[in-house]
Amino acid sequence: MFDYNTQPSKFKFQGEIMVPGDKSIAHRAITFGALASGVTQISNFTYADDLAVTAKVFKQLGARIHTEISNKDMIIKGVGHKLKESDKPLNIENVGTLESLLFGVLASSTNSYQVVGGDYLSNRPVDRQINLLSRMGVKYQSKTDQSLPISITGSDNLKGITYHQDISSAQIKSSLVLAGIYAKSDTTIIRKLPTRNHTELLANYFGANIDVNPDIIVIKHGYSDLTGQDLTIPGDFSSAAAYIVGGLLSHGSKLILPMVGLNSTRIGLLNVAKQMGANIFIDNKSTKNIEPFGDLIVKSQKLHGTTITAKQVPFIIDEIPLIALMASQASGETIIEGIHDVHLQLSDRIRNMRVELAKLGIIMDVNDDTIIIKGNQRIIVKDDVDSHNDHRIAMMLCIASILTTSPFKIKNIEAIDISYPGFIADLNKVLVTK
Ligand SMILES: O=C(O)C1=C[C@@H](OP(=O)(O)O)[C@@H](O)[C@H](O)C1
Ligand SMILES: C=C(OP(=O)(O)O)C(=O)O
Repeated sequence: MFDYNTQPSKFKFQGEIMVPGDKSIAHRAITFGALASGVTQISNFTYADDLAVTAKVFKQLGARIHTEISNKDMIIKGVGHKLKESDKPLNIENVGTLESLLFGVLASSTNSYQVVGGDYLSNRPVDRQINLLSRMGVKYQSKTDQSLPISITGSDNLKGITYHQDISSAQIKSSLVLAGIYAKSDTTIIRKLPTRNHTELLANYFGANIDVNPDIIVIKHGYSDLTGQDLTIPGDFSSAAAYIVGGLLSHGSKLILPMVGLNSTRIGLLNVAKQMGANIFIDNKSTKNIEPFGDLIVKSQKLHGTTITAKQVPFIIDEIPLIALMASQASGETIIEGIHDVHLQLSDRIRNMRVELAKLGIIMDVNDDTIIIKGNQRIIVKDDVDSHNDHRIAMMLCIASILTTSPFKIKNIEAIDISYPGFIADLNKVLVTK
């Protein structure tokens, strides 16, 4: 709906910027806070659009949620696993993470709920989650063949299952963890590849018993008395990634990003940058509650192409557009292997990133399992670009804009608010004209 006109100058980065709290952890913090008994106090919570939807849905399910936007605090009085009935549908809009978390939560309630969503999620099949949860005892009804809107009736007699992961998805894993906590027997996940582990970490922090091993996760039954906790959310590595890539690519940059989340299942882009020859310093490393964080110091550096293997992909899943931009400006070729599962989950993102970068003269080969990006590509603006309502693509395009003197329009820029309201204002605080 809104167009953003980029600047006709090249920039470098200088200074310090505090990125907002992590969206992925915050979704889960609201979920566990709402389910638990007692009070959960969350610090460094960013009231981004997707998180507002999650908070609204859990309020509808009976949680009392108070947000101090100026202090970035959220206080939740949970329902102690007694979800409120609702005649009105639960509207998850286009919040993919919420879909999986909510399916997991509703699985153990005997109430019936209707879940509706926005255009994007209404066209994305939910069969992966519901086939698994059906095996545990949940009933579903959908007119549109396993997509939203869908009616869900859970059970207070869920049976634990064994799931051999066919797809590496943190969201599907999270559905099973949330259902498994309330099942009458253990639930076992035999892993394909490890994915982000915030759900397991937070579940245990709130009182569940999830046994996590490299190849197998066991959600033990009988540990369902979750209690409210205090927690501080670290800075969102996926938001920091935009500054990291911008700082590496724009000559003369030096940037400090304090208190960024450094969970090893999220920071794949740091390893990719290292493989490409970059040296990013980490200072003041610490852990508060359960998640590690630290300060990142990024300086512009010469980069070369690399091969990113399938095993690395889950740890860079939301950073692929930024990595594609970074690879296009490095010397030599970069190959991202094993993106098959990303295609299944985020096919639009891969397609849209390729289409929009082509409008800036950056081309890449994308097939079912691989992306190949040639290096040393000059940015040549051929047309205005569009975020396709994808915050990650919108932010990547903003970073591309600072590397060229040719201005262009980014259509639907407001998508950025999904995870990082105020990104452009923050960006301008640390940009210096070259
Ligand atoms: O669990 C999460 O918070 C997320 C998991 C990933 O999705 P998949 O589970 O579909 O890989 C990621 O792309 C998404 O941005 C957030
Ligand atoms: C894809 C994302 O999130 P979700 O799946 O919650 O829409 C994202 O944050 O990049």
